[in-house]
Amino acid sequence: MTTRQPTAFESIPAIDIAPLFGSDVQAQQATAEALGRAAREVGFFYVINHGISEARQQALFDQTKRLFELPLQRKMDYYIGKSDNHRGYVPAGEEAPDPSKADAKEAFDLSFELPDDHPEVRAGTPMMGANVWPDIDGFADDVYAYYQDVFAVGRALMGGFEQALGLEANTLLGEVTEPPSQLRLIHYPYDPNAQDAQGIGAHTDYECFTLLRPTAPGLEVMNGAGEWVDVPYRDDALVVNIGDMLEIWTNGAFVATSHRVRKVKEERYSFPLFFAADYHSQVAPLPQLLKDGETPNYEPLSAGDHLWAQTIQTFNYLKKRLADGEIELPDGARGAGTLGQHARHKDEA
Ligand SMILES: O=C(O)CCC(=O)C(=O)O
Ligand SMILES: [Fe+2]
Repeated sequence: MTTRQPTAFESIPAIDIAPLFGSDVQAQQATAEALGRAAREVGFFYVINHGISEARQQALFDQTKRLFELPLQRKMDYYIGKSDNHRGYVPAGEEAPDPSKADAKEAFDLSFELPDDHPEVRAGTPMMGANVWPDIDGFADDVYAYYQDVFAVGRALMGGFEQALGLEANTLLGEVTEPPSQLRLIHYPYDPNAQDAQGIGAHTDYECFTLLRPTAPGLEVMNGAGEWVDVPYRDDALVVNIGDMLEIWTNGAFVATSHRVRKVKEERYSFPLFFAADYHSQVAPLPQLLKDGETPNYEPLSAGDHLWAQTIQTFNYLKKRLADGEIELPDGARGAGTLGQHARHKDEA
């Protein structure tokens, strides 16, 4: 296991990504370099001028609020445990990465939409297929429009990372065409009695990177000195953090930084898009990024199998399906939370 860690940063950089969508080649290169620096040194940054309209974001917030305001019984009509491709409503307590500490949150999970006759769906590839949509006026349209916008920002960032790493065009973009990239609508309720419940425990994200739009403060990240650093709320930015897959591809040059959500003093929603690699992508340190004499620090990983294995091990309904023999862990699956910087910091978190 590598010893790669971020620096002892004390704040999170902000990067204007407008040049990624423009034609000024020099400005684009400078932006890519800023992205690369932030990914190496901090693993977390804000992106501003990302181009997703306020109206689009507001529609996402409004629809999400309408969903979570429904009585639990109605929300359970869309229970994720009824789906065969991991879509739908996640009640509080369903997800337990660390069974000793329950997260105080509920969520609604959707992902890249594929038609029923798509070869991956027909082949029964885990997590592929159609979304589950609640019966709320305009919900599917508004939420999926945000999905498409934030997915496009993810593709632009991936292009910036390629450039920052000096990779040939499409080396990484060619691996993110129809990925199982989940968008989660998360609701952290304010409960004055839940004194000890954390928002979400310390972890790294499994994918290439995450694009997060929160609605309130609460996010904290761990720096290389093992200190928790606050990520102040900004309404004009997406918070981006590097995940396990980019850490592996770059042999640890980019850092999947450990993060958590502290106990919330106000009601909070957040919207992470987990920008994953395609299901069948093999994620391994890229030979062209290894310097003379440098050896790979990571075993290759099948992107989809890794995600699926981690998901099976954290959702109660999937743990039950596994115990009942209805599903199997993919070959070579790792234990939950055994990869990346968080595994190295576990004792401190
Ligand atoms: O809600 C947040 O701010 C972060 C959520 C998060 O880290 C996650 O779901 O992986
Ligand atoms: Fe996360």
